[in-house]
Amino acid sequence: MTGDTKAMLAKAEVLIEALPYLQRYAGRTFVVKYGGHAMGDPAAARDFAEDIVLLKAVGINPVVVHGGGPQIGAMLKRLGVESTFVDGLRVTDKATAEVAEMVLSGAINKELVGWIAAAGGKAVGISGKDGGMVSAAKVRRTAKDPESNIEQAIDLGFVGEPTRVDTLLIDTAVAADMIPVIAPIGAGEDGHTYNINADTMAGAVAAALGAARLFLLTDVAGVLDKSGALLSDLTPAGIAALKADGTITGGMIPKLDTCVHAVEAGCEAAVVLDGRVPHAMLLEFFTTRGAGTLIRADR
Ligand SMILES: Nc1ncnc2c1ncn2[C@@H]1O[C@H](COP(=O)(O)OP(=O)(O)O)[C@@H](O)[C@H]1O
Ligand SMILES: CC(=O)N[C@@H](CCC(=O)OP(=O)(O)O)C(=O)O
Repeated sequence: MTGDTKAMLAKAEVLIEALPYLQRYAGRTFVVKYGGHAMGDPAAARDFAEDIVLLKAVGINPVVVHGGGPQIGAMLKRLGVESTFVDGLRVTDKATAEVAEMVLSGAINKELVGWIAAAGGKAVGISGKDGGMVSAAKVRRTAKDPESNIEQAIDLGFVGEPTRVDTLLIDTAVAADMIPVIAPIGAGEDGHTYNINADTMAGAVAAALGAARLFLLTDVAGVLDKSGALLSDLTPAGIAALKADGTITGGMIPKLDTCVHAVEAGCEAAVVLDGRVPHAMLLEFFTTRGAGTLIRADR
């Protein structure tokens, strides 16, 4: 066999390896959360858009929920507005909410729609406000006052959490063969605009759609144990244990809480994977080796 023939066969084997996954998931929905950190690199953005268009081309319905934390931060800095975080959530006053909506629903949402178009797909950019898709309620947080040791309310301003997701607009876009691209902004029943953490938004959308997969693309290989080794499979009970023994900390806590909520509310499985790896999603999904950490509900 010549080198050329071997290379061709290897390509055919990759396609054949994907066959059972294609058969199993054709017509199903994948919700993909694309974070703001990953967007800084144009090559990675192009790869991401290609992956999304490829999923659509093989009969899977991708629904993209995007972040934009670093981009909101940069715009606030340009405007001279200070930004602070509590438990990974941006404290959002009226001015910050306006900037968050402008950056998320305006700049980033349309940029992503453009990348998908450049990769040959048709995307429709919307926010949770459109079509009454995502209703939000104000997030309530408390913390112990260090002096009195009394639990006190912390006001995060217009930070919301989804209370109801109406999937009609998403279903309509998918039925028209479009790829929905969703900004994490919601409308409160009080008439205010709410800034929603993008992981939380993606989890709520995945649960409402009964998605086959929720992909959370981040900047680590997946969930790591204390020695730094990748944990390839987890359940809510396993996650609770890792939280209790301090293996999971920082930004990984809300991310995994989102996964637990999504798999317990109707999403088949959630995957935390490395968005810095080119075509990470395709490698995870279409190969038997997988990548990242797969989270399924406890049986
Ligand atoms: N056990 C763990 N495994 C992997 N990452 C962890 C773990 N515990 C904490 N982390 C931290 O969580 C981070 C991912 O969360 P975050 O920074 O909020 O991601 P993103 O900005 O992509 O939403 C990782 O970069 C890592 O620093
Ligand atoms: C309430 C809250 O914190 N909202 C986030 C929304 C964007 C986001 O979550 O973006 P990443 O996924 O890129 O971090 C924010 O204002 O930064």
